[in-house]
Amino acid sequence: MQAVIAVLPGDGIGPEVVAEGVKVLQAVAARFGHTFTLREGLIGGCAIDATGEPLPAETVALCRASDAILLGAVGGPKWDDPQARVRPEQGLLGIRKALGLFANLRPVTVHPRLIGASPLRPERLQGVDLIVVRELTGGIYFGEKRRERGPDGEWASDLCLYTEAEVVRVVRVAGQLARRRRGKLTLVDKANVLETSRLWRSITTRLVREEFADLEFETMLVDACAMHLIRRPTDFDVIVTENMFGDILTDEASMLAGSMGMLPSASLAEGRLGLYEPIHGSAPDIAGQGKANPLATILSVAMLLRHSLDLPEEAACVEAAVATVIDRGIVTADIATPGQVIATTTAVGDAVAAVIAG
Ligand SMILES: NC(=O)C1=CN([C@@H]2O[C@H](COP(=O)(O)OP(=O)(O)OC[C@H]3O[C@@H](n4cnc5c(N)ncnc54)[C@H](O)[C@@H]3O)[C@@H](O)[C@H]2O)C=CC1
Ligand SMILES: CC(C)CC(=O)C(=O)O
Ligand SMILES: [Mg+2]
Repeated sequence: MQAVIAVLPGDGIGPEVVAEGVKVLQAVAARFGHTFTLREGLIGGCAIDATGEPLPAETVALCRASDAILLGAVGGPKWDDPQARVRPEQGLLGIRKALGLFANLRPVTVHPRLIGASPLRPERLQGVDLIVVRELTGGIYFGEKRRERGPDGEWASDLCLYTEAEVVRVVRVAGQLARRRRGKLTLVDKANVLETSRLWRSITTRLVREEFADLEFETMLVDACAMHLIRRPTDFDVIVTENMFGDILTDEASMLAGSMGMLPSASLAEGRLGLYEPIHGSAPDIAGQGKANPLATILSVAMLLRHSLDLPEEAACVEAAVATVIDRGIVTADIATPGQVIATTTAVGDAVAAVIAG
């Protein structure tokens, strides 16, 4: 097949891990006889430096003209000035909004060999296989922001707003996913305190009754969920939640898999176009040192192949190659056990590409 893929490396370790994702795409193209045309664009801090804007219009146009988008990460201390008019993160939020990428799928599985590297008890990690469906274009990250000075000094506010339509469409995605998996859906909210959460709960409960009565359905408060993710992670199948809760819970859940460098994601709209990125940020503390784990990005490539390009065999081939490379002990420091030889970012990507090549 022929496909155009927009590549947005971004900042920090973004370019390092995306280079390995691209390597894997090229290995897949060579093995299966596809033509992937890769077109690079600017987003985040590097885009601010080059154009003054975190999301140049050309980047949006490039993404719209592509079949899928592969993204690294944005941000870093260079652009952290609180007084700045533009911030790298606006580029990421902007592309999600511009393309209507409302459903962010973040799967969490644990490779057996990494169980030993985890500080968590092995019996709790055996068989973890859950997916968080995070609402991605609404809520507090997108609400009106205010910062003013009043008689008692400065004050600030971030509006958290959700409409019924926004909740319904993402819960439908989660419900359909649960039906194809183990049939369990968990709504995570803070309905004891937040009005937006009470809206989520009433809409989701009604929708499940009307359209997903075959599913096992439960609701859970977000603070309790943070605890249960560690205590009994195998009890979860599909979790659906609002933007900020999903953001925070998936950083926590990444530690079930061993590292932030292990969790991929797919950000989906109504059609086939999707944006694929690791859940982690630009990791300035390890940028430029060859230490970044590229597997979250490579597994995001697998999601790209499956969801946007409809290439399930190729996706499975990438996932199997990742498992093989972990089995062979070719891993970066974040998932290595004490005494294990540490591989560089490039060495891990090379190893995955070599397994795909056969
Ligand atoms: N999607 C995105 O582009 C995101 C961007 N950010 C931005 O990234 C910058 C850094 O934020 P942090 O809070 O430090 O979060 P981070 O996710 O970049 O890093 C958190 C910790 O995880 C480690 N880590 C992350 N990815 C890794 C990988 N692939 N391999 C090995 N270790 C990895 C880092 O070294 C760090 O110790 C900030 O500017 C933030 O705004 C944060 C989260 C998401
Ligand atoms: C700009 C932030 C919302 C990025 C982030 O932390 C994420 O999407 O996981
Ligand atoms: Mg995050």
